[in-house]
Amino acid sequence: MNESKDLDQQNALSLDALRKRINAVDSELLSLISERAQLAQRVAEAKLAEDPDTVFYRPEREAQVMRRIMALNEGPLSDEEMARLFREIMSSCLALEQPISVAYLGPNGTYSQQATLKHFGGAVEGVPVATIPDVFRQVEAGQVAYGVVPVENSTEGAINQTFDMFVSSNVRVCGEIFLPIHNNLIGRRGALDEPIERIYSHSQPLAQCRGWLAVHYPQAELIAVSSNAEAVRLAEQDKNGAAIAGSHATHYFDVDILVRNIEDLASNVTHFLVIGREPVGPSGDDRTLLLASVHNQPGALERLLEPLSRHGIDITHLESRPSRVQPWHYVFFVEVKGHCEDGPLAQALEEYEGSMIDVRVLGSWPAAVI
Ligand SMILES: C=C(O[C@@H]1C=C(C(=O)O)C=C[C@H]1O)C(=O)O
Repeated sequence: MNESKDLDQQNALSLDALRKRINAVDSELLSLISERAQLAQRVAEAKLAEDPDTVFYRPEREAQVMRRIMALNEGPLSDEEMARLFREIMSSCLALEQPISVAYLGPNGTYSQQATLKHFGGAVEGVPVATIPDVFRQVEAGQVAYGVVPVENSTEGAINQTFDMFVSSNVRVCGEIFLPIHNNLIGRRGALDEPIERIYSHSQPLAQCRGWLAVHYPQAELIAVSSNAEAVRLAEQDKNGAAIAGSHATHYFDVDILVRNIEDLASNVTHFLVIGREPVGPSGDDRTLLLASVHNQPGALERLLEPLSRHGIDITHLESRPSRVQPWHYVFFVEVKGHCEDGPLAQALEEYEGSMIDVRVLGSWPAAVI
């Protein structure tokens, strides 16, 4: 009895001592983070002195900072966790230089909002808009500095609306985000006590959960709405309704998660692109998106791809879309490894000049770090 009391006391003492050490470390961290923020402010002054129209946000530098931290990290926190912490520190430092405004498909609670926060950190000034074309328009008009748009889901494939917007837009791709997607059945507390007659979601999550829905709710009416957050809003008001959305959406409505992780494929990931107006410099590990308009002739696709393979360029994604100019005329989106200023890719791009293949660089950006 007494022995265990002694042990308790020792533990209590060591707990106290450990907390004192944590306080001391926190004080050090505080002054180091403040010093870092001051240095970032000096960088801002230096950038302004060089160019009054300077862009403060430098995605290539941020990617390098995170990659360096991951390489130096010795644990116990994982490399990804450490990079996430530095992501947040940089987000706050950048907000000191200039708050950064980013449009995404709203309302609050969408996967696009989650992707925006993952990429830009919590200090971002998020601007939710109604549609994907609105994200492009806000960026083009300079109403926001950047936009975040989904391009591909690992289960359902390309987001055609995004690809089609690139054809007529002059925005530049300047970043990418991979967001693991876990869909949940969401509704009012106790919604499962009543029959579920309607299930609301964006068409993408409805498709990603097609198999689960067929087994569990074969009779329910599936209603596609403009976003999964809008679906949650509707489910909140419908006694016999539920929504499919990410858990993040529950923060904004009076709802519960009824069933977790109902996606048909466990590794369900959505790829988003960051769009802006400025080109981004090389970071050492980059991706480039090309838009090619190819005449409907035998071997045309081969003539597009051959220079890339000859220069050893890795193709990470190939997508074709109707050109919308004439029937059976296509445009191709080719995502490749490398920066358009990198030797081999720059050489391949030069070869298209004056050829029958019209290739436009939609942007080069640092490969996603986390
Ligand atoms: C400080 C800079 O500006 C911004 C802030 C960064 C940071 O906090 O490390 C990195 C890149 C920029 O987005 C810089 O360019 O070095």
